Amino acid sequence: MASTMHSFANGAELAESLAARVADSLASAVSARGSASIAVSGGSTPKAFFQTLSRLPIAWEKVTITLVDERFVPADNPRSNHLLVAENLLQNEAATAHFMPLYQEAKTAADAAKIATEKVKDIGAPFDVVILGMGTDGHTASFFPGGNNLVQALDPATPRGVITMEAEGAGEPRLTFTFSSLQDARLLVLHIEGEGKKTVLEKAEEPGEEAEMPIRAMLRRAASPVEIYWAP
Ligand SMILES: O=C1O[C@H](COP(=O)(O)O)[C@@H](O)[C@H](O)[C@H]1O
Repeated sequence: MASTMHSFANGAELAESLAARVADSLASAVSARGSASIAVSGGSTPKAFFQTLSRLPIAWEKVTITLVDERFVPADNPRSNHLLVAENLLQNEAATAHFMPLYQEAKTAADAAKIATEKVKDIGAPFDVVILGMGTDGHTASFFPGGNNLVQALDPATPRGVITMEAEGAGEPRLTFTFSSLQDARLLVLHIEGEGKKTVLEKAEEPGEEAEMPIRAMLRRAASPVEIYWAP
């Protein structure tokens, strides 16, 4: 499916525009179906977007927020994506939203993935909104180059749900929604910032193996068009 590039002068303008679009999608979902679902990314990029979105007045009590991926660490760990969302998105107007964590207290990441899959089964089929990020290695969600479960994660036949991922560039073991869970979101966004990531995106748009740059799976095979939001 084709992608569309939305470029902005700076991160603040991007955050305003993306937050308005996402709030509109969530509000439409609530009007149409009585509830809305959104899966967001972690990392360093989405902070300003989260803060802006958190201030927009929609029926947040009818919105479920989850993560596209998470480290296998509890929510008080500074590297937790849950912590980032709690501090920046589950605030202000959005404080009444429901949050569905991927991390679960379990002996292993594999056990946590099973529990998370069961808990998220009633949301996101499809998600109303998915916000992807991208690392400079071309990973998105926790689809890491060289990841031990990458083939399974990207296989469109792998069912919706959460699986584990371990990879050299990933640090802790990860929990990630599968490709099939994310690719058909009613609004599918790739949010990236910086000249470096634009160069990575341009490379990802060239021919090459998906396994080298897993973002290619989304750019090439997602059922929904990828709306790319970029600022320098
Ligand atoms: O590991 C992760 O990194 C990517 C990109 O993060 P950024 O710091 O370069 O913005 C992120 O999309 C993903 O959710 C996160 O777990």
